Amino acid sequence: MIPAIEVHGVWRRYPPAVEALRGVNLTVDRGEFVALVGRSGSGKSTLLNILGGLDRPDEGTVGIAGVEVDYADGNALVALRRQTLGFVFQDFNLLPSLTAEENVAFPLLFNYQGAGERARRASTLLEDVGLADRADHYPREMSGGEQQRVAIARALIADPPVILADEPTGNLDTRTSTGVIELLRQINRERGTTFLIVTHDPEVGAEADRTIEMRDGEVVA
Ligand SMILES: Nc1ncnc2c1ncn2[C@@H]1O[C@H](COP(=O)(O)OP(=O)(O)OP(=O)(O)O)[C@@H](O)[C@H]1O
Repeated sequence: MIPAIEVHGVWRRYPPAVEALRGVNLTVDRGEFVALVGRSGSGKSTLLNILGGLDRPDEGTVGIAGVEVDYADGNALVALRRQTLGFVFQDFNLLPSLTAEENVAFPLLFNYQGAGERARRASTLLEDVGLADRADHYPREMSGGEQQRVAIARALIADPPVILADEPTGNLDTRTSTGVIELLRQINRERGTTFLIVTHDPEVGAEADRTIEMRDGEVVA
């Protein structure tokens, strides 16, 4: 089976002296729910940015869903971010002037669906994340947990095989975190979506199929 994520010999240097990634190798199989842990400065965000096509490695190769990422090809990177990957962030990154439903539908603006089709899909996803009754609310009118659910629905709208999450429970209280983790796990089980989640939250680690630890720019376990 082609892995969801395949990283070979990836180096990322910040001259003159920082080696943020030092020959990282990593394979995540399709359908896995993986926690990426490690101390501050160990290279987690750098790796996530490279996987997401936001930063490029100095050396090495990255494959997402069987396609080698071509960091020199801007169109390929845009397609990767729109179709192959979903993103969930610590601070939700919702657009404040758009309603929940408009936020969820937003990524489809750049595809070819009509407005009706976009709204229909967004509405279905809001139902899936338990927010059918919040479709017309603005981010400022929602709790942190609700905003994160909206962001999760947005990450799903193009039905990507892989979701990258950066501290998705970092701004939530414990009870709300538990609900968000359960939602991510449910999506993983029901849709087979692969998750790679950078986290300091032991509850995410406990729920994961596997925990990958980084230390000083290397994967150690
Ligand atoms: N733009 C940059 N310029 C120079 N050094 C950088 C830059 N970005 C990151 N680094 C360095 O690269 C190393 C890895 O940083 P990175 O942000 O990937 O770590 P992290 O594990 O995500 O940390 P945290 O848990 O605090 O987010 C650190 O030593 C950091 O100081």
